[in-house]
Parts: sequence; C-alpha cells; structure tokens
Amino acid sequence: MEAGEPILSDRVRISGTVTTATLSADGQLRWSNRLLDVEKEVLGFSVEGLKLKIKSFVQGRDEICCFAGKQTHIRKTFVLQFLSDSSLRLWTHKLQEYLDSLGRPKRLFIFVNPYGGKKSASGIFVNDVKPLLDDANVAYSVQETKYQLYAKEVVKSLDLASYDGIVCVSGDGVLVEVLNGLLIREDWQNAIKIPLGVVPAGTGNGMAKSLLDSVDEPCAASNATLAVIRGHKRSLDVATLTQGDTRFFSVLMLAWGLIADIDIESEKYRWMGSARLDFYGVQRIFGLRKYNGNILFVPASGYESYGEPLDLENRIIVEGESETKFKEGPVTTQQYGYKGPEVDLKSLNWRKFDGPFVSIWLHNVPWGGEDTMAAPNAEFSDGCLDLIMIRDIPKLSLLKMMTGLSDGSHVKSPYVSYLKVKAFILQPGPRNDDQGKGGIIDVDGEVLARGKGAYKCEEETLMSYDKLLIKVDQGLATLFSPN
Ligand SMILES: Nc1ncnc2c1ncn2[C@@H]1O[C@H](COP(=O)(O)OP(=O)(O)OP(=O)(O)O)[C@@H](O)[C@H]1O
Repeated sequence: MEAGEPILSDRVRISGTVTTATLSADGQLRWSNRLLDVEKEVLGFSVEGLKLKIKSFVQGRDEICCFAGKQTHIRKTFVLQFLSDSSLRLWTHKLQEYLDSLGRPKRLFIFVNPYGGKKSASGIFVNDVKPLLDDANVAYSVQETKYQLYAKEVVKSLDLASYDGIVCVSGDGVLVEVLNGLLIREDWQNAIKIPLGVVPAGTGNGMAKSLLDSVDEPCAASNATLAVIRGHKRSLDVATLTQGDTRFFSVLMLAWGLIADIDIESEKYRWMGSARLDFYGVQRIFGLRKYNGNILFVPASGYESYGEPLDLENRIIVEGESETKFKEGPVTTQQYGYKGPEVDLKSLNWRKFDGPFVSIWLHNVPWGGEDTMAAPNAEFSDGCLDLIMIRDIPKLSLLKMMTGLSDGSHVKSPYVSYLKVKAFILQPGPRNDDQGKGGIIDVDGEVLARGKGAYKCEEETLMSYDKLLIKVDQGLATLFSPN
C-alpha cells in the first residue's frame, strides 16, 4: 500500500454535515477541505460517546496569530461524530497506533522558575504549556525551583528512568543547572542521554530562540512546548570548563570583557527590563575598557591561519594542562561524574592571540538571547565553539557594530575576528588602564569568576579569575528540537 493511500475511510458528521473522513498510513487525516498532518499538527484525542475529539495545534489563519512577523499556532479541537461504535473504535485504535509509532515522550519532569525573567514562568506554564501537554495526554511532574542551583540538586538524584525528558520553563540558567546536575551523577553516561526541553520564560532565552529560529518559528512558549510534545531530538555540544579540579559544564556561551561587563554589571538596572542592556551598553562603550591577558586556541579546520603559533612559555602552559589530565591526581572534591572529553592537548595545533582585548565571546549556538544573534554560523553539534574577538575598535564603530547584534552582521566588521575553535585556554589579566582591577568571566549568564576590584568582587564564585581550559564534547547532550 502507498503511504498516502487511505487505511480508513468512513462517513462522519462534522458541524452537522455528513462527509467522508480518511486516514492514510503516513498520518494524513482528511475531511471536506481540511487536511491535518497528524505528526505535525495533532496533539492527541479523546472520545465522548460517538464523538472523536481531535486536539490539534494548527497554524493560525488570521493576523491575530502573528508573533514577531511569524505565523504562530493555535489550539483547535475538531469533533468527528461517527455513525457507528465499531468504526469509532477502529479509528481510535489506528490513530493511537500511529501516534505511538512517533516515539513522543509520555512522561516529563518539568522545572518552572517562578523567579526568572519577568517572574512570569508560572503563568506561562499554566496558560501555554499545561493545556498543550494535557491535550497530548502527556503525564508530568512539575517542580518549582526554590532557590539558585535547586534544579541541579534535584536532577542529581532524580529517578530518570521514570521520565522521557526534562523540561525547563525558564531562561537558560535553569537549563544549564539541569545539565550540570546530570553530569555530576555517578551514572552520568546514561543520565546525559535524557532529552532536555526548554520553554522560554526567562530574560536570556538563547537556547529556545536558537532552536525555534532554526525552523523560522517564533520564540514562543507554545511553539517550544509543541517541539517537546512532538519529541524530535538533536544533539548538542557540551563545553567543559576546568580550573584545577573544579569543573563547570556549559552549552551556551562564555564572555569576558565588554559583553560580560554589560551582561553582569547592568543587573543594577534590572528594573528597566531588557532595555538595561542597551542603556548600560552605551555607558560601557563610552567608558571603554580593555583587558590584558591572552587566549590560546585550537582552530577548527579552515581557520588555521588565525592567530600566531605558541611561544615556549605558552607551550609549557598547554603541556601543563595535559599533565594534569594524564596524571592520577590527588583525591578530588568530586570522585565521580563526567570529567570532560579525553583529548591529548599536546597533540593539537594550538595558536594564540595576545591582548589587550575589548571583548572575548565564545558561543555554542547562534543566539545569546532573543535579540542577540551572537554567532550566526554556530551549530548545535559541530564539536566547535564560535569565537568572536575584538581587540581594538573605535568607539563609534563599536556603537554601530553593537546594533548589528540583532542580525549577526557584527561578525562582518573589520574589527571583529570570527572563527571556530575546538579547545580554548583563557588567561585573563587586569584592565590595562587600572592594573588593580580584573574583569568578569560570564558563563551562560552567570558569573564564573571575578577579578580583584570587579563589580561585586566580594561575592564568592565557582572559579578564580585565572587560567581556565575549555574542551568541547561533540553532541554529548540531547535537546527536544522542532526539527
Ligand atoms: N526561587 C528562586 N529564587 C531565586 N533564584 C532562583 C529561584 N529559582 C531559580 N533561581 C535562579 O534564577 C536564575 C535565573 O534562571 P532562569 O534560567 O529562569 O532565567 P535567566 O534568563 O537565565 O535569568 P534571569 O531571568 O534571572 O536574568 C538561575 O540562576 C536560577 O538558579
């Protein structure tokens, strides 16, 4: 039988009119002038008497349904009233069989961060996420995050066998906590296979935006939820940041210099909403800082001409990092869990850039936030991080360049070096106008390290403002993805 040929064809009553409905082997459901693609548009169904209620999520047909110029979807229930019980039973059986064949998740663990972004995640869950999950007959456990690192703590001992995925109704911060929770487990090799979903409800929704923009869909909670329900997956690179025995796992970005300073220091203007970034960004450009230090990197294929070969001093640094990896180290604070990819650092083609730097930015996915296309060429699982580096730039050119962040055109500026790297060592130094002050290392929107005299330098951080190594594990994590 051809995939498009009907496997079922029956007379049904729809809105009072009797017509013929058909279902094909490839999941096309048709009646009158309506065609539903079950895989793409049908969430689930329920039965009431002789009525089959098809719960769908279909493209809106009028302008009200537009979101940032992109067509969005609406929930819609179609009622097909069958003329006999036996045909209804046959239809529900075949429809269920088709839905089961799609490998969609049946049980989810969901984190909701009531504190993130505009504090709207709980409302987003109730209004946008829950109705779709209920329509799709997905079972779920919901857990509100109670404090910082709560999600990491829960995931560390969560019974993963009871779930087909973990979903974060939050910004990127909670997603990264979940990833870190999975990777510090004793059974991390198995744990990291669980698919992760993200529904945008924070200030930084870079991962949700990157996923949805890749299929030209709006970064809306309902589109993100549909992606989870449909259960398509894609793999995602994980970067391991190490400093001595301390590790942190990242899936989004690292910033040092201008972008980190704007991101973190603008917190004091939180009341302005997202305008705080533009407002404080202009201040930082006019009072532009530069940081001493250097970066060592392994260029990806095609980028070998960037930077300079290592001098002896830096070769010793790379070899030192290799030694720490190979020796049986002293008892570490964490005995088990993922230690990062096994890479022989010495054997790689390391190159370097010396500072001072205006900005160093490493990105794993294209979007850093909903309005910031930081790395237009970044790919989810190419085993590389995109490096966006600025060493010197006139203030007016920088101001103009910052407006190009919304469409990624900043990487074309002659003052920007844009390349892909496979491993990276950051050696951060002090500000070159004030040697007593260091900068901020921002990873996935949180402060990983602060230098002396930096903003809120009295607060404790996971790492110190010192040399840190980054290695990439290609496609280690799995995301629910719209395609
Ligand atoms: N109940 C809570 N109280 C305080 N902080 C919390 C709570 N729950 C989670 N957090 C923390 O909120 C931070 C931000 O989380 P989230 O991912 O939702 O948003 P974000 O976009 O990354 O950041 P934000 O919106 O706060 O700028 C995370 O560091 C998380 O640990």
